[in-house]
Amino acid sequence: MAPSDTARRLGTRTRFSGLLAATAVGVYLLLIVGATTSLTDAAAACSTWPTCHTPIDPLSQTELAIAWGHRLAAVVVGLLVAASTVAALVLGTSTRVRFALVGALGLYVVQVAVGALTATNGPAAIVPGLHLTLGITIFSAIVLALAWDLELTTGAEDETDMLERSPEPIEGTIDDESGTSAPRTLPSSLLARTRLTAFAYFKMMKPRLMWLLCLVAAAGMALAAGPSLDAQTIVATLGGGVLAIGASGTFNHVLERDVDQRMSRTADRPLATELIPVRNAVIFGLFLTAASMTAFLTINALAAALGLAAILFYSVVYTLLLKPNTVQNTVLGGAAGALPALIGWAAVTNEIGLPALALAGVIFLWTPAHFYNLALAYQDDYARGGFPMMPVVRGETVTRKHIVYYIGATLLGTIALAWITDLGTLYAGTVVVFGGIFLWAAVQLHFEQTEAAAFRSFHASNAFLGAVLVAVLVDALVL
Ligand code: HEM
Ligand SMILES: CC(C)=CCC/C(C)=C/CC/C(C)=C/COP(=O)(O)OP(=O)(O)O
Repeated sequence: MAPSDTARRLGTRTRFSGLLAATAVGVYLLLIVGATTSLTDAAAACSTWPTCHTPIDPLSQTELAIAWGHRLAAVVVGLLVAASTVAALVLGTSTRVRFALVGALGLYVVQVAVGALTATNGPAAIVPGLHLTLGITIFSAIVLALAWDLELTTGAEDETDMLERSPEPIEGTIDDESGTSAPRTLPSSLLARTRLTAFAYFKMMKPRLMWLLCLVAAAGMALAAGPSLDAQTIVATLGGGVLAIGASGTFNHVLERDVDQRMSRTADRPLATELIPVRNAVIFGLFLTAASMTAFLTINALAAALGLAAILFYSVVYTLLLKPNTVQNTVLGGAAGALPALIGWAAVTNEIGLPALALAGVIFLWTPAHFYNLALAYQDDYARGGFPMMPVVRGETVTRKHIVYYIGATLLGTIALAWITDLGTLYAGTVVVFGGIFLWAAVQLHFEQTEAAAFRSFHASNAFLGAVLVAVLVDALVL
């Protein structure tokens, strides 16, 4: 094929992926608005179809606008689903992509009929949950079609060296001969040495993870308490959480000190360079554990037990058992990051509730879509460390495809969360905008297979979760 033909073909395929991604986001918009309280109230304000008549109660003007918005959006998204299906048939995509899209279009027609029946005869006229189930099936089919088409268009049989990797950024700590890190030489002044050591202890606590994990716990608390959330619970829970994360990070540094020496990203860690003796690090980790338990116990024993479970899960189950032994290490390891949602809820209610489990589910499903970007960018490093990360074991093409799968699953998780809570318009708007950016970054990563694209997708993942959690906080505490 001539170069200009290849470029034209790639341009067409990029546009098709863009169309599929836009269609997926459109269906997601309909689903999330349908699952939030916004549409639940709006549906009651409008009992005619296909147009909506003015309600009797003037107070329900907003609901009327939402109901109209839902119907107009359904028309536009229906056109997108139809356009994607026709494009798939014309472009000659794979059989499974065509099958998924034709199925989605067929179900969309059924969905419109179910919507009309609900509007005219009331929700009792259909099987409970049918409208939502059909919507979820349509969304899943479109995300699968997107992932499969991207795999076909941008994937490679030969998986070696597709990322443009930077030369080893070892920052002067790796011994060139052995490939392992050399002990660090300390500055001669006492003040400089003390500052360096204090900063090293601080870094062992993995402070960069804390803001997002604290937001998870805060969202758990806000969902449980609503506007009546008190300052003492917030301070004790977040304080205990920060100390627990610090303890987990410290134990992780202790247990991975040998392997950290072999990886350029981690070779300058304080235990890898022997700046901090192992014994001192263990004592520091135990101190942080005790301090965090003390903080949690000022609230209740369940919060403390969950905090201890999180420390043990991350340090022992994830770091020692899962990370070196299975390609599903970071999928299962996501449970550690999900536990703060339960801790936050338990701090307020002294039990584990369904909304907290749904929030934890969102974090659990988000984690692979967050981490696989880094696994792609650092895959040489992980291979050197001997870790069976997804790109190392199954290749880059499969890893990129799984990022799209997990974004789809995360978005479904946000719908479940909306379904079982009172979250409303702000939450719906935020998940759609940031979910769209997240999905778009992952599509870009397929076409532009560079470290820069992997980091963009990684940052989009953090921005997505951060924004969604802030929206949950504001929605639950203020609106
Ligand atoms: C198995 C699960 C996870 C793995 C393997 C993982 C891995 C990583 C790694 C290796 C980094 C460092 C990136 C770098 O060196 O440039 C990182 C950064 C980060 N992770 Fe994760 N992560 C996981 C789960 C989580 C969870 C559950 C959260 C929070 C809910 C989280 C939040 C963050 C944040 C906020 C950063 C820092 C971003 C920045 O500095 O810009 N991670 N993650
Ligand atoms: C409340 C509480 C105690 C929560 C703990 C949860 C926690 C610390 C989650 C972090 C998630 C995680 C697995 C990060 C990467 O570890 P990694 O070991 O793969 O990263 P590394 O290679 O940089 O060491």
